[in-house]
Amino acid sequence: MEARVSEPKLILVFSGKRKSGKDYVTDLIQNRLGSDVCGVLRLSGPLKQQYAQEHGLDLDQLMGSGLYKEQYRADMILWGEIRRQQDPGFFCRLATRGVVSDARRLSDLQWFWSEFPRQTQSVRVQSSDETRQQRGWSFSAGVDDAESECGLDSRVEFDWIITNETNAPSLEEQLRPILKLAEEAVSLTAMDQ
Ligand SMILES: Nc1ncnc2c1ncn2[C@@H]1O[C@H](COP(=O)(O)OP(=O)(O)OP(=O)(O)O)[C@@H](O)[C@H]1O
Ligand SMILES: C[C@@](O)(CCOP(=O)(O)O)CC(=O)O
Repeated sequence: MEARVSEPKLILVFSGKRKSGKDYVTDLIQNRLGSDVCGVLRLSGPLKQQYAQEHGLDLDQLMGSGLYKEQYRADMILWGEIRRQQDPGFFCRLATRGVVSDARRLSDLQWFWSEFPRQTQSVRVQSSDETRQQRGWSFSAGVDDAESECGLDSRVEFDWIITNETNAPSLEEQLRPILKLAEEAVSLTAMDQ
């Protein structure tokens, strides 16, 4: 998937609401393909790094899935929006190889479609509110009803939709065609070298 000298062969751009399982699913893909050929990139990585530095916060906890980051989420969203208004590609540019785990806005996806039209595949991870609650989610006004969570709810036809629920087909089964595409991309990359 990662083209070391040329362009990436495939960019899977994942989106999904809080606690839908974006990190879980993208980690699974990376484990299957190997981290030497598949990088998982979080648009929120550089955002959190810069935000932590400016505010004297713990980056590891902001990158994790616990309560710490939720205390700062609303302010991080605003802070990130101001940066994106100045430059919509600011965070996307840093994520140009492999699997992107957290597109949240149409502008994120549009950037990948315009820069990598042939390689970009959009993937939505979906879970019911009940399941997300079991994973620690609870509705927070100003976050769950705003663009960061809802920006991709209705305006996009995703290439793939993954249902991350215990009563859905296994992730292994649902991810099979995506992994097949990724394995083909890895072979193409190997042929380039
Ligand atoms: N299929 C699954 N089986 C078991 N645990 C899961 C599954 N999917 C997600 N989880 C667990 O649910 C929690 C939330 O998942 P994850 O962090 O991947 O969600 P996310 O969409 O990345 O959330 P956020 O937007 O808050 O970063 C994690 O503890 C994760 O391990
Ligand atoms: C501030 C923000 O990047 C936080 C994302 O955190 P996470 O992907 O839920 O771990 C969300 C956003 O950019 O709107």
